[in-house]
Formats: sequence, C-alpha cells, structure tokens
Amino acid sequence: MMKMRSDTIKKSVLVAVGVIENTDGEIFICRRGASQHQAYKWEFPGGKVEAGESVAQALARELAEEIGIAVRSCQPFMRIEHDYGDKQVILDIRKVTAFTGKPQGLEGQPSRWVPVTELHSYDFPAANSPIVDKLLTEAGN
Ligand SMILES: Nc1nc2c([nH]c(=O)n2[C@@H]2O[C@H](COP(=O)(O)OP(=O)(O)OP(=O)(O)O)[C@@H](O)[C@H]2O)c(=O)[nH]1
Ligand SMILES: [Mg+2]
Repeated sequence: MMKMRSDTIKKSVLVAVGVIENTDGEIFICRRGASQHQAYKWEFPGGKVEAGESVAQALARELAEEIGIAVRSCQPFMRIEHDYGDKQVILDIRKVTAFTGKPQGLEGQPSRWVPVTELHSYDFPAANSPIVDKLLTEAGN
C-alpha cells in the first residue's frame, strides 16, 4: 500500500454562513470571540452544519441561536473551500433577504450593520475575501 503523509487527507468542516442584508443595503456582521477559531476576526454569522441537517436548516438554527432572527427567505450566494492549515473549511454562503426579529449579538459578541462599501475596513478571516469582492461587484463598485 502507498504511504501517505499524515497531513495529506484532512477532514473539512461544512459551515453555513449568512450574508444578511437590510432594506438599506447594509450587511450584518459580528466579531468572533477570544476562544474561537480565527479569534477576534469579523464574520458573517453562521456555524457548523450538524449531522442530519441541511445547510438551510443549519443556517436557520445558527442565526436563531447567535443573533435571534428567523430566516424567511434565503438564496445560494457562493461556496468557498479554504485551508487554514490547522483547519479546512467549506463555507456554504447564503444571502438572507427576508427575516423577522432584530439581529443582535446574543452570545455577547460585538455586532453591527455595515454598508457594503465599508466591509473592506473590517478584518475578516482569509477565506472571506471572495465574499466581500462579490458583494462589492453586485453593488456596482
Ligand atoms: N460563521 C462564520 N465562520 C467562518 C467565516 N469565515 C470562516 O472562515 N469561518 C470559519 O468557519 C468555521 C466554523 O464556524 P463557527 O466557528 O462559527 O462554527 P460554530 O458557530 O458551530 O462554532 P462553535 O464551534 O463555537 O460552536 C470556523 O473555523 C471559522 O473560522 C464566517 O464569515 N462566518
Ligand atoms: Mg458561529
């Protein structure tokens, strides 16, 4: 049998991520906590898809838990595979265009609405660059 370097095969984590847009065209972002992977980076809220869940179900659950909204409508936005070295992630990003409730950091995380054109001023995890680029392109910038 062929020998393989122990780091050749890595298990990827599937993550449901929500780009939440309000009627002013702003996007809701949160800051990750000290004990989390990619600590203190800003993020689009979301989390790991659990066994037996669809991405849409995971997104609805995570957004209810983390920021207290109920998703009413979401569409596929993009999918990004990224290797952080210590962790390999597959981000399945959905655009959330209708929801009920007022988004807030229910786990104590800082959060805010940001105009698309100001997203580049925030420090996001490296995997997120294509998300910010696509939002800017869509907004005509
Ligand atoms: N939610 C979220 N996760 C992201 C983004 N970008 C990105 O690389 N990730 C990575 O996706 C992975 C899983 O996300 P998560 O930590 O929110 O998962 P979770 O809510 O289930 O967290 P937990 O482990 O604290 O329960 C993390 O390694 C995180 O660094 C993003 O914009 N939003
Ligand atoms: Mg999370």
